[in-house]
Amino acid sequence: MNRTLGRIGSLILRRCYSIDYLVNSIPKPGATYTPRESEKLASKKQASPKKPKAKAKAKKPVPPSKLIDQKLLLDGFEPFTPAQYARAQHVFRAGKPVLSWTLADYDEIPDVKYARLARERELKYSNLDPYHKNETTENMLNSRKTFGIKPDLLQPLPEVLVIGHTNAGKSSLINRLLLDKEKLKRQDQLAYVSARAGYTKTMNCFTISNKFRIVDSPGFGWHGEEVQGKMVIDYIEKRDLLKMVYFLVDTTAGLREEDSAIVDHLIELGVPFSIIFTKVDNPKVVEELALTFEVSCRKFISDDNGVRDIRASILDATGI
Ligand SMILES: Nc1nc2c(ncn2[C@@H]2O[C@H](COP(=O)(O)OP(=O)(O)OP(=O)(O)O)[C@@H](O)[C@H]2O)c(=O)[nH]1
Ligand SMILES: [Mg+2]
Repeated sequence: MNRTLGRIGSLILRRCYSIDYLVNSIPKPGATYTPRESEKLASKKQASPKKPKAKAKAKKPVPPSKLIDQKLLLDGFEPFTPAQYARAQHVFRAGKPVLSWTLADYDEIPDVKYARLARERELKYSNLDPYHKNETTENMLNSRKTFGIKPDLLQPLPEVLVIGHTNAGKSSLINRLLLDKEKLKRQDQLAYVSARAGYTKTMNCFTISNKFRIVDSPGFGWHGEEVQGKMVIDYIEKRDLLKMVYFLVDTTAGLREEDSAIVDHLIELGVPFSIIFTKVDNPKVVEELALTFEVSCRKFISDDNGVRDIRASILDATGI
C-alpha cells in the first residue's frame, strides 16, 4: 500500500481535485474563517481585533473545514488561464448532453461494433470467388451502411472516463459537471445516484455538443460485479479515443486495496489519469487524507472551483 501511495505522490498524480458536494463547508470568497496556527504566525500584523467578531459571524450549519480554507483556495490550482476556465464553463453550460449509449459489453459500443461488423462483411465478400462477385457485392463492400446504427454514434470523439469504487460519487460528479447546480434534483439527474453501492450497472456515455464524450462506469469493489469490471477494464485497455481517466476516491473510505490495484494497472498501461477526492465535505476525513498524502494532496478546492477545474481539465485532455 505504501509503495503505491509513494508512486502516486512522486510520479503519477498529475493533479488532485476534490469536490465539495451537497454540503458547503468551504468559506465563500469574502466570508470569514478561522485561520490556522501557521497562518496566524505568518500574518501577525493582521491578527486584528476584528477576528473574534468574524468567528462569531461564522454561524453555518456545517462549520468550515480546518483544512479547506480561503488561503488554500487562493494558492490552490492554477493550472489553467482565466480564459480556459471561462471557455470550459461556457462549453459545459451551453452544451446539450445526450446519452449516446448504455452498455455492459465493450464490443457493443457502436463504433466498436460497427468496425467488427464491417470486418466480418469484408471477410465474407473477399472470400467470394471472382465469378460470383458482381456489382451488388462490390457495392455492398464499399457501402457506408451503418448496420442500423445512427451515424452520429460512429463519429469518433475524444472521451474521458470516470471510474472508482462503488459509491465513490461517480454519477454524482457527472451530474454536477453536466447540470447546473439548481437542477440537481433527482428527477433531473442524467446519471442516477443512490446511497446503495453498486447502483450503476452499465457504462453510460454522454456526448456533449457533439464535441466530446464523458463515460460513467459501474463501481468496482463492494457490490460491484465482475462482468461490469471486465467492460471497464476492456475499455481502459482498448479504447483509442480515451484521453483521460478520472479516478474517484471516496475520502470517507480512504484509499482502498482495490484502488491501489487499479492505480497500478493504469500506471502499467500508461493511461493518463487524475485523482479526484470526493465527499470532502467531512472535515475530519479531509484532515486524515491530508496527513496520508502530505505533500501531494495539500490543495483542496471548493465545490464550484472544483467543478470548474475538472471541466477545464476535460477540455484540456480532450483537446477541445
Ligand atoms: N456527502 C457527500 N455525499 C456524496 C458526494 N458525492 C456523492 N455522494 C453520495 O454518495 C452516494 C453515492 O453516490 P453515487 O454518485 O451514486 O456513487 P457512484 O460512484 O456512482 O456509485 P455506484 O454507481 O454504485 O458505483 C450518494 O448517496 C450520493 O449522494 C459528496 O461529495 N459528498
Ligand atoms: Mg453510479
